[in-house]
Amino acid sequence: MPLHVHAAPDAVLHGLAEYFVAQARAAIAGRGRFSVALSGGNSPKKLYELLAAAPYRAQVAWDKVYFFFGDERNVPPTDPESNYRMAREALLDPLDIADAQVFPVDTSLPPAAAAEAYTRTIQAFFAPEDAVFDLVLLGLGDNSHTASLFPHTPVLHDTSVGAREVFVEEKQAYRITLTAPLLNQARAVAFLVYGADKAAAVQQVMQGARNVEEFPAQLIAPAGELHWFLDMAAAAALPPAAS
Ligand SMILES: O=C(O)[C@H](O)[C@@H](O)[C@H](O)[C@H](O)COP(=O)(O)O
Repeated sequence: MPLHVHAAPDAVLHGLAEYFVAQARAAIAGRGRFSVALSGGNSPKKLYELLAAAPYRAQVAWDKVYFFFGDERNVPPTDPESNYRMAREALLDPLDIADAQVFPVDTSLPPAAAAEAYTRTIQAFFAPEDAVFDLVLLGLGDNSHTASLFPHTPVLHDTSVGAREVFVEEKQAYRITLTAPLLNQARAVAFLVYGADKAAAVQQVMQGARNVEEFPAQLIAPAGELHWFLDMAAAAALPPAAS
């Protein structure tokens, strides 16, 4: 499990931007397209802005990149909480990505219907092959959730390959999330985690006793590569050898 640990948040972002570009170029050269599931929250915003700017902007055939969402809040696409809105503002609009290349969750539907529709959208895109994302970007909450796989929620045990609705007690709100089996079909998964407030979660997920109820990100074990892009603050609880 390659572990990329950098000294400062901006070095982490450039490391992941370079990895994203390399993955995209290889997928497009090999299969004619690159499918990526974007993570939400705050951490990836600067990564998206970086990818949409020089030098990375010119290094990818963006018209062959297809954007999905690892999870989405149950809000309209114009809502400040929307992961789609954040990605559109930081990445998709600056790169002038065509709507046909972007697959948002239809949050105009009730959560369960939105999840079912998203599963169908994903299956249709990859058909007749299995749904295998070239890259899944993930963040990590300080409670060890990733995507919207939150501690002590039924979706942690969902063996289906698709999207599911989940009611998040601590947020008192529904979210739609890709299931762990779907995320784990990916050719590559990259976590982007920085900040001291995540150090305990990083250590628990990477080295703690297995307990997916408490530390859902432990569910992430992709068929392909798994990379952690951490700054020193987020890696602080790891033994020196691991970083
Ligand atoms: O929709 C979301 O919020 C994300 O998918 C979520 O899993 C996020 O990655 C973590 O909560 C970390 O969020 P921050 O990067 O904001 O700390």
